[in-house]
Parts: sequence; C-alpha cells; structure tokens
Amino acid sequence: MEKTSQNILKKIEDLKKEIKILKEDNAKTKRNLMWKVRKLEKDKLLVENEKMRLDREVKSLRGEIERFRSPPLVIATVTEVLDEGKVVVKSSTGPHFVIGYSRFLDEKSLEPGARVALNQQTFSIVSVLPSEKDPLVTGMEVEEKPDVSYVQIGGLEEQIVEIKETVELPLKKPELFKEIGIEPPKGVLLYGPPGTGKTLLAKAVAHETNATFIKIVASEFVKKYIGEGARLVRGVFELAKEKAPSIIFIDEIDAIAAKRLKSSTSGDREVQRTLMQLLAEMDGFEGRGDVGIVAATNRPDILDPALLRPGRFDRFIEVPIPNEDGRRQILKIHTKNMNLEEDVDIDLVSNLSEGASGADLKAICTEAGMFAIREERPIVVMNDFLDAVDKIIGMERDEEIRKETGVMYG
Ligand SMILES: Nc1ncnc2c1ncn2[C@@H]1O[C@H](COP(=O)(O)OP(=O)(O)OP(=O)(O)O)[C@@H](O)[C@H]1O
Repeated sequence: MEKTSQNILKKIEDLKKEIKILKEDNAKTKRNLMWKVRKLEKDKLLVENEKMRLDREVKSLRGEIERFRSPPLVIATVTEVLDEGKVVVKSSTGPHFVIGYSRFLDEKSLEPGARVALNQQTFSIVSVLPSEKDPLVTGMEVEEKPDVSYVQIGGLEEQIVEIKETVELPLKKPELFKEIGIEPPKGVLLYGPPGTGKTLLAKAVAHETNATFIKIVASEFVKKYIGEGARLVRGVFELAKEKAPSIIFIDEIDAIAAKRLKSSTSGDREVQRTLMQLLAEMDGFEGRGDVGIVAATNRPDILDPALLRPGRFDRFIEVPIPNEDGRRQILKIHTKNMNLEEDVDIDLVSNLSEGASGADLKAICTEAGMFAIREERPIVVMNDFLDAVDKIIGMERDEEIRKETGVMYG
C-alpha cells in the first residue's frame, strides 16, 4: 500500500516536472512567434512604403509621358478682354482669335498685352506666360533711393562738385535751366580705373535727389540677352521715365560702345543694334532733367565718338586712383565703425598703400578686421593693417605681373 502511494507521488512529481518543461518550451515558442510577427509587420510596412513610392514614380512617369505626347502650345498675346470668359488674342503665327480660357486661370493676369500659351487644337488658353519684361527686370538693379551719401565717398571732392552741377542740379532745379534757356546736360561719362568709386558717385546723386537708381551692366546686357539688347535699352528708358526722378547708370559702357570695327560678326551686329538704340533713346529724350544718365568706363579711349557728341555723353568726369590724402580719407570712412587699437596709424597705412583703389582700401580694412577675428581679438591692431596691406597690395602686384608676363605666381 505504502509502495503504491510512493509510486503515485513520484508520478505526480514527474508530471509536475514535465509540465514545467512544457511551460518553459511554450513561453520560448511564444516569444519566438511574437518576434517573428513583429518582424513580419516591419517587413509589411517596408513593402507598403516601397509600393507607395513606386506608385508615385509610376504616376510621375505617366505625367512625363503625357507631357511628351501633348502637342506644343501656341504663343499668343491678349489684345482685348471680352465678357463671359472670352478674350481676343493675336497668335504668334498671325491670325486673331476669340477664345475661352480655363476657369483655373487668374482672370486678373489676362489683361491686354499679357502673353499666353494656347492649346494647339482647342485654342483655349492653357497658361499665362511670364511677362516679356522679365529679362529686363533681372538684367538690371533698381534701388528706390540708394543709401549712399557724399560723406561716404573719400578723396573725390572735385568730382562731387562736377556731378552735382551736371546731374544733381538738373534733377533738383530744372527750372533754372529753363529760365536761362539752355538744355541741361544729358549724359555724364565717368571714367577711371576699376573700384575708384564711379558707382558710388552715381548712387550718391540718386540718394541726394531722392531718385530711383537704375543700374545696368552693358557687358552683361549683350552677353546674357542675345538679340534682346536693343529692346532692353528701350525698356530701361521707359522704366526710368515711369519712375522719374531717376538716374540710369550704365556700367562698362565700352562693352556696347566700342569704336566700330570693320569685322561684322553676328555678335558685333547685336552690339551695334544695342548702341544704336541707346543713341536713339538719348536723342529722343527731352531735356526735362528728371532722368539723369550716367555711364562709367575704364576704357574711354576705345569709345565710339558718336556716343560722345553734344547732346549725348558730352560731360566727362575723371575718377582717378586716389592720392595719399584721398587714401587717408577713404581709410577713415571704412574704419569709422571699426574697433581700433590706439596704435593704428591711418597715415602710415595710406602711405604704404600707394596705388590702391577705393575698393582695395576697403578690402584692406576688411582684411585687417579678419586678422583680428582669426586671433579672437575684439580689437584691430596696427599689425593687422600691415598684414592686410601686404596681402591686398601683394595680390594686386602679383596680378599685375601675371597680366604683364602671363606667368602665374603663388
Ligand atoms: N572714393 C571712395 N570712397 C569710399 N569708398 C570707395 C571709394 N571708391 C571705392 N570705394 C569702395 O569700393 C567699392 C567699389 O567701388 P565702386 O563700385 O564705386 O567702384 P567703380 O569705380 O564703380 O568700380 P567698377 O569700375 O569696378 O564698377 C565701393 O562700394 C566702396 O566701398
């Protein structure tokens, strides 16, 4: 009897052990299964994302195919806006059409003169194109009232007097010229090496007369907007009249006004057309004095004499490299807001920087400041200026030698 009960107890013990092992196995399998489920869910998410990405790609490729399949659009100009969503357009191929336009288009942009694109088959307006004036806008710099005043220009006292007389006075007091019965000067040519303050002078006049400053760089005009030069010149003068009082500043005018060469490539002809338009604009200009024209060049010797005739650019102001006194004044202007150690001797810096232009002197000041910043000093010392002079003037000399000899140094 006792043996039987012992047997039973042992069996129970074995069964308990077996249950424990099974439980442990079960927990392990469950853990494994859960881990597998999580991994599968992750994979599913990845696949779903990939599917979404591929769907998007298919859609964009379909759009691309559609674009390739669609016929080219016809360019037209709106000539009249009618009622009930209709407009009259003149297509670039010639004929006029009365057509409808998509309700998604901004009606306000559909004014006479607007350029539009038409569907070739239905002739309805598909989109309004950017105005043709766009290259004009990007081809020039327009500043309502530049913040440069005469006190920010050093060493050019005589030039300031001259520019006041020739550009500022006609803008400020046109009646003076009327009373006396003479035409105010139309165009003033500033000539001299690069970086001597020609742009500054023109900006300062605009500032003084509350005029809009319109700057174009002639070389960019003919390079960037091939075939557009003449039209752009016309546009610039129109804008100047619209915004009067204004100053048109034509930088690097030699690029469109060099003496006529015998060779006649298409590029030359383009430059010629641009110059002709400029001359025509100047000739057609009434001497009202509310638009001043200032041009700048560092090659006055190559200019076409037609440009320099009376009634065109007939006043010349030389803007030379500053002398020692001029350099001192320019250095004072550019160090005005700098934190300088007492040992900084501006006289000595100007003495050492012979031959430097205004732009070089500004670069010397900036460079001196950079030397201080590099050494984490809040104050600029004389040594910084000496290093800066070495660097900037040294670079200039290297450049000169390189130009003369064609050999690269350093
Ligand atoms: N006389 C000056 N007085 C003060 N700063 C000057 C002077 N000349 C030049 N600078 C400095 O150099 C910078 C370049 O000068 P600016 O553009 O007026 O020269 P520029 O003669 O028109 O040159 P470029 O012929 O290269 O167009 C100016 O912004 C100014 O900081």
